[in-house]
Parts: sequence; C-alpha cells; structure tokens
Amino acid sequence: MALRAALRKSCALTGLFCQLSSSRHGRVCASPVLVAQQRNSSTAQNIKLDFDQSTGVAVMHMQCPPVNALSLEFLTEICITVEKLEMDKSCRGLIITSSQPKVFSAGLDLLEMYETSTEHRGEFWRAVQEMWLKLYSSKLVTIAAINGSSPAGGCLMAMTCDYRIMADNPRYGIGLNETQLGMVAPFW
Ligand SMILES: CCCCC/C=C/C(=O)SCCNC(=O)CCNC(=O)[C@H](O)C(C)(C)COP(=O)(O)OP(=O)(O)OC[C@H]1O[C@@H](n2cnc3c(N)ncnc32)[C@H](O)[C@@H]1OP(=O)(O)O
Repeated sequence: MALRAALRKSCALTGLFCQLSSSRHGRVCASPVLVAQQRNSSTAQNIKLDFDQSTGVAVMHMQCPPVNALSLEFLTEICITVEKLEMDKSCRGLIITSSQPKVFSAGLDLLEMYETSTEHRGEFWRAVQEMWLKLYSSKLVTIAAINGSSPAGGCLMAMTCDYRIMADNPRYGIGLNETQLGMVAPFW
C-alpha cells in the first residue's frame, strides 16, 4: 500500500499517471502492438507487460521464479522488452516491478555465473552490461518500484532507472554485496 501511494505521488510529480495494479483501477489496456509482440515472442516468458495507452505508461512485471535472478535469458528478455517499448511512440514511461513475493530481484543468477564455460560467462557479463546501459540511457522515463529485496544486480537495475521507490518493509534489503561475496565485477 505504501508503495502504491508513493508511486502515485511520484507519478503526479513527474506528470505521469501510473499504477501497479491494473485490475484495481481498471484503466490498463494493452497496446495491440505490444500484445501481439508478446504473444508472438517466445523470448518474454518471464515478463508480464501491461501498457496503458491513455497514459503512455508501461508496467513490466518480472516473474522469473523463484527470485527474479538475472540469467542470460532473463537479461535478454528485459533488453528486448525495453527496446520494443522504445519503438512504440505512444510509450513514454516504464515502471519495473516484481510479481514474485518479497523479492524485486536477487541479482545476477549465481548458478549461471559459476557453473558455465568462460565463453558463456563472457556472454553473460556482456548481457549484464547491455541491460544496465539500456535502462540508464533509455529515452523512456524509468521507475523501479522495488517491492521486495533487491541485492547486487537487482540494486544495479534499480539504480539505472530514473526514479526508485521502495516498499517500506524492514525485511527488504537493497545494496551492493559483491565484496561480501568476494566477487569482482569484470571489465566490460
Ligand atoms: C557495479 C555493479 C556490479 C553488479 C554485479 C552483480 C552481482 C550479483 O548480482 S551477484 C548475486 C548476488 N545476489 C545475492 O547475493 C542474493 C542472494 N539471495 C538472497 O539474498 C535471498 O535469496 C533473497 C533475499 C533474494 C530472497 O530470500 P528468500 O525469499 O528467503 O529466498 P531464498 O533465499 O530461500 O531463495 C529462494 C531460491 O532462490 C535461489 N536464489 C536466491 N538468489 C539467487 C541468485 N542470485 N541466483 C540464483 N539463485 C538464487 C535460492 O538458492 C533458492 O533456491 P532453492 O534452494 O533451489 O529453492
């Protein structure tokens, strides 16, 4: 509720009307282009997109169970989704949030990072870079609606958005914990 209220306040400030729940207000309608792209695309299994044409605001719900860990596949889906939204001239703003309970994103997929070949890891880190650069340089107004814990890569994702709003819950943590993990982010 706090997040919802904060979002409304922030969106009023930026001149955008936005919402996290489509059913509550009944305002969200889907862009035919986006719906068609979603339906035809096998690359967006882990993302649910709601686009309100009347406001030009899209809500990207991350739904990659259990904790929205950023795998190569998921990172690619995120990039493609942002690109598609940027190509839609009626889209002005993007809210990124999570459908998973208690977690916005657990950051980079630790299993993929440690259990794959050097070549795959190279591709993985390039996808990490592409994701944050795409969000950071997007012409869309981007908002991270952080409705759960958001360590490391999840924090990076939120930081590269224009605005961040976090649910007021002491159980939710956010920050960069690479040092704790003994991890050095490689040169890109
Ligand atoms: C300059 C910026 C550079 C950026 C570099 C970024 C690096 C990274 O992102 S490295 C990843 C760092 N992430 C973490 O350290 C997060 C670790 N996870 C957690 O702290 C917690 O899991 C949680 C707070 C995100 C959620 O807690 P909880 O709801 O209690 O869920 P569980 O801990 O039981 O986890 C459920 C399930 O998910 C698996 N899992 C959690 N995190 C990851 C992950 N990052 N990658 C892959 N898998 C993850 C966890 O192992 C559990 O799996 P199962 O045991 O099979 O159920």
